[in-house]
Amino acid sequence: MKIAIGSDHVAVELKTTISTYLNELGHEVMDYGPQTSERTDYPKYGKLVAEAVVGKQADAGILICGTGVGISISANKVKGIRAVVCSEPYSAQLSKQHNNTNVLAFGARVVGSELAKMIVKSWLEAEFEGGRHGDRIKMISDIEEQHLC
Ligand SMILES: O=C(CO)[C@H](O)[C@H](O)[C@H](O)COP(=O)(O)O
Repeated sequence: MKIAIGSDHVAVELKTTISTYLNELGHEVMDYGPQTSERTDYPKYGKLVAEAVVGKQADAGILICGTGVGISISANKVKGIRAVVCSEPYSAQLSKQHNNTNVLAFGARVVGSELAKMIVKSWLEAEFEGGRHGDRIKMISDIEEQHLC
């Protein structure tokens, strides 16, 4: 898969670790930055990765900040993004199976590198189950359409 990855300055080291891990799993990684730990703003990178996913430059996105919360909120503001924040593999798996998430977020201040790898692996290996879950995804899209400013 082609995976777009981004972070803020707090999570640059973990982004590098996860990028290496993704390559080891055989995925192509597009790093949208930042490349240094100089203070920056997570909304920029949440937007870049989200746009890469909806624009089909990437098949999926991974976003990391201190908690995963701000950067995932930012990504979810892009139409068509279903970003999840999680700190353990089960929610990551179910978010794909039931919610067809296309962006995975987590926090560098919350999970260590080995747990982060488990979360990533669970998410990437899971498949969307469709059916009634697809009906609910459509309901979410309808809400999005109704509230576009
Ligand atoms: O977790 C985050 C957003 O949800 C950010 O990584 C933190 O807010 C982080 O603390 C922001 O960086 P700063 O050095 O505190 O400005």
